[in-house]
Amino acid sequence: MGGDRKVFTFEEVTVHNNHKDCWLIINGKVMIEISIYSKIKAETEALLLRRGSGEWEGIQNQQYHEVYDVTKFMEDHPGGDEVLLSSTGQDATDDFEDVGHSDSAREMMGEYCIGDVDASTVPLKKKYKIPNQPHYNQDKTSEFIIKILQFLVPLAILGLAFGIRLYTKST
Ligand code: HEM
Repeated sequence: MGGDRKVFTFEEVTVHNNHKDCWLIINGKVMIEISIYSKIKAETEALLLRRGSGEWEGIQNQQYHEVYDVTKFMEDHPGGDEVLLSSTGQDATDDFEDVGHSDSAREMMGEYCIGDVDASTVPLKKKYKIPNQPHYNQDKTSEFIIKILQFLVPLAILGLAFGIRLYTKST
């Protein structure tokens, strides 16, 4: 096992995003208990951790993003093919975990695993940002008064000028 595993860039994986060709990126950590390959990784990790080696982070980041070619599984996926498609183009780990897949589903994953993603090519997760919204002014009355004044002040000046003119003319 592992001989035909490839390392893909994030870009290479995300182009496989249609019904005829669908690849997913799911964090390999979920398979720790069931795949021998992952067990070896877990052991290596533990060893490095015990040694206090700084490489642990690197190993975790570089290897725990696995690529699954689920094209052949799409029709049979109990959750349907559309959810699989909607999870392409990103790290689908959260989508996969949110569903609460069973152990047997996790075991099935091994069949479709074709390699790993080079973690350095995976874009960082975007934090949710509240979209720019027009400032909501709760006090609408002051806005209204300002609008009225903008209209009334020039009118009052005009009226005053007109009144003065009439007054000076008559005297
Ligand atoms: C290699 C990847 C995947 C495999 C092997 C797989 C396998 C399965 C299996 C066997 C089930 C039946 C329920 C269970 O045993 O847990 C299932 C259900 C489901 N899966 Fe997946 N799945 C994969 C990826 C995904 C992804 C990325 C999503 C995205 C959200 C997803 C969404 C769902 C949904 C919504 C259900 C239905 C849950 C329900 O109605 O109870 N799956 N999947």
